[in-house]
Amino acid sequence: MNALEIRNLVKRFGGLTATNDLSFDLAQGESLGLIGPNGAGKTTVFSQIMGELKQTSGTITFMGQEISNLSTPDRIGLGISRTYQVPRPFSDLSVRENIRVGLMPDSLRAMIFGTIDRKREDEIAASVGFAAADLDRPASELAMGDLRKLEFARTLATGAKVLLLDEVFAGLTSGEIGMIAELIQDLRQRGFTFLMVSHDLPAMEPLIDRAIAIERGTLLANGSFRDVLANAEVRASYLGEA
Ligand SMILES: Nc1ncnc2c1ncn2[C@@H]1O[C@H](COP(=O)(O)OP(=O)(O)OP(=O)(O)O)[C@@H](O)[C@H]1O
Repeated sequence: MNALEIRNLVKRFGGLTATNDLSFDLAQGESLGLIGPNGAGKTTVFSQIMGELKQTSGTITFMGQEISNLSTPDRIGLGISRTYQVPRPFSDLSVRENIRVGLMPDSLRAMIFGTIDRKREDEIAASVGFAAADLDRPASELAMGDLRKLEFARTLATGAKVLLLDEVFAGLTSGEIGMIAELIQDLRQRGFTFLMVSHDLPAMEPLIDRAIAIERGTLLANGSFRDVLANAEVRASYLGEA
């Protein structure tokens, strides 16, 4: 079964067509790269899959169930979650408390009255590489590499097995990129499914099984990373070659 099936997805902002009759599949356990120039519509695709933006038309199916009209919390509840290009932690909360919010995503009641599972919080923090001493640090004090780890931790805390990663290497040092890449490889081995957007093609290459390229919301190419990058239209639009 496919984890995701996107069919004839269209998103218009007034006169601008940001997603243009886009169709693609993401198999369970697969890692798919989504590339395209600035403004191609990559983030808009993520936002529609998560229900943060409503598609103009078309359908999104997750594990055989159409989710096109579900709320974002309902989609997260089914097992799909995303990270953001610009990390969005609760800055005043500690690393541990941010993970706790991920564990209780859509219920204020659970946040206030629910049982706190410190062991689970510890496990998630450790699984993304936080040391025990980091857990009480406020998110506002974290450097970019740690903020990216926290994005992963919050996403994993939702219990999602299908993760949409938006520019997870942006703003990182080469050491931090290596650390995040290792984390993704570890999660792939554990059976997670990925759809990832990155402008850092060398960092992304070893992490994906296949790639798709879009321009102005339209699918240009779908295949192995090498074939997609060799595609003439992709080279013209993305790599700026005549
Ligand atoms: N809420 C919005 N209202 C109007 N236009 C929007 C909105 N969100 C995105 N757009 C437009 O839709 C197009 C696609 O934007 P999107 O952010 O999805 O591209 P992207 O491929 O993620 O770009 P980047 O690589 O720069 O992050 C752009 O022309 C953008 O200006």
